[in-house]
Amino acid sequence: MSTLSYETELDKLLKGSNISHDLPVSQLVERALERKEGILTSTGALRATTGKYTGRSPQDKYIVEETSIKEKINWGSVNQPISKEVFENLYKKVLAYLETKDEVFVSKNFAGADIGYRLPIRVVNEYAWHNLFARQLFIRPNAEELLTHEAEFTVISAPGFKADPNLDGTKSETFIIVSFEKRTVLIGGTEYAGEIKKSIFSIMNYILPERNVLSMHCSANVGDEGDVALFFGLSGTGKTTLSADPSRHLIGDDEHGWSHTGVFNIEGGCYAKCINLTEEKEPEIFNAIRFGSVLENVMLDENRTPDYNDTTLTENTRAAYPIELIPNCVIPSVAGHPNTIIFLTADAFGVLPPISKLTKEQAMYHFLSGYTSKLAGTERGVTSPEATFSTCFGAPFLPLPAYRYAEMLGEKINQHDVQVFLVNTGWSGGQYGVGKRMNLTYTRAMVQAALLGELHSVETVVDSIFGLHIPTRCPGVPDEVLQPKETWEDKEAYDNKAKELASKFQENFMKFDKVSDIIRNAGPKF
Ligand SMILES: Nc1ncnc2c1ncn2[C@@H]1O[C@H](COP(=O)(O)OP(=O)(O)O)[C@@H](O)[C@H]1O
Ligand SMILES: C=C(OP(=O)(O)O)C(=O)O
Ligand SMILES: [Mn+2]
Repeated sequence: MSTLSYETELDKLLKGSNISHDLPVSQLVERALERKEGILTSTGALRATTGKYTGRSPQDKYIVEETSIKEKINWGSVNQPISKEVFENLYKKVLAYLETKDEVFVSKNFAGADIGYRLPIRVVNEYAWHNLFARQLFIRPNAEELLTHEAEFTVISAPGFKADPNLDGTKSETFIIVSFEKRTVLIGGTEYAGEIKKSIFSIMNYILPERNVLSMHCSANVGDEGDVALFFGLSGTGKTTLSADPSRHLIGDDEHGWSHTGVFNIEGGCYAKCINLTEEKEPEIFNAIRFGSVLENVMLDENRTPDYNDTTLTENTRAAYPIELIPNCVIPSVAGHPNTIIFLTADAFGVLPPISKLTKEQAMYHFLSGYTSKLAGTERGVTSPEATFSTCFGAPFLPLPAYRYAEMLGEKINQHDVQVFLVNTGWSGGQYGVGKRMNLTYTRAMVQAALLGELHSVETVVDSIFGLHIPTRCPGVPDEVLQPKETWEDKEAYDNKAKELASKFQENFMKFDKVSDIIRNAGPKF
């Protein structure tokens, strides 16, 4: 198929009488309700369910093996190659499928709050609620911007279209395929809305480094003095929760770029985990769940009030809302250079300290390692925490080799003299099943102390295995909570677990054969 006929096919679809272009939020909600895609909750938010796909499907994600990108991509289990033929065949089928639908929803958005780096995108959805999700998660153009908007990337999501692995060359009925040459993401089989936002993130992780901008899987906020903080972490480690802080201004909860002028949000909305959400513990997020927001797989009671404790459909329940619904957010979501970076890890071994200070070499070591536990639900098949090393705290979304991002981060940390902390939001007092998840109030107190510079010259003890500098005091946190071994009843069991985790770090780090000894030596030793 030639490029020309190929683009004509999409144009033809978009000119069809069944296409609803850029419906406002209220109309998307109305259409979703009329079409019985979801129901209105007592909060005003729309609730949708997603069938059996309640998390991402990393095994079904592919990049088309195209000449212009082939040499650059870090191919492997994250970036799985797929042929042009497979893509073009599915592309045709998906367009033909959408042509048969009574209504298809298309909206124009941007990714990238910094105008210098923003990517105009278009999202084509089979479902109104997905189009609402895209509208709320990406950056919304104003009326003037809408007039000149020329999409440079298109996401086409048709969950009702299922691939036939025998005929179509996929592994299952589900596929998320990125074609950089056709500037298209094709999604079929899955209704989990997170695929839509994370596929654009993967694309930005390819585009931004080429323009000398570091792309990062992190949240960001800024204090009244202009002091910017980044919170890196894999899913469920606390990026969204900890960045929503009433004493600071939210820049974004998940995806950012860092250019020569500072950081910017890639998105225009947030996607919070809402399992066990309470107004008391997370008031900003709780109150953002209102008209225009989308609740995904959250159970409701007979009054249609969300029951955030109910895991019937999944642990990975979600709320999507525009960033404007968080008080004190920064619009446009752009700020200066960070002076504090926090690496979040949810350690299910319960051995890492709740907060520790990292040297620059330790920061590089831990960024490359990206240790955490995959929490239940965000990826299909994960039902209890699993130790994982996800390089740059975002391996599932990185098309380029990890070094590309790590080198840029290292340079920026040096250039801006950034203090890096490692914060364990995972288990304390024993491993998963024995100990407890770290108390959120304590984590917030530790983060606050770090951001206020209160841990700058505090006395520290050096952990004998991990070499981490652990503060002996932190306002608002009992001293013994700061020292993980103190929280374990059985000290020998602690030492054994710590060694077990340390050897996992060492084993994982062997793959970084190009890393200097000074960084390698910043890892655990025993
Ligand atoms: N100590 C803690 N720190 C941060 N989050 C915690 C903590 N304890 C429990 N949680 C819960 O863990 C989840 C963190 O999710 P979230 O902030 O959405 O993660 P991310 O944005 O990194 O995917 C929330 O449901 C939050 O309530
Ligand atoms: C949406 C996701 O990420 P996070 O939990 O980091 O928000 C995801 O991984 O599907
Ligand atoms: Mn998040």
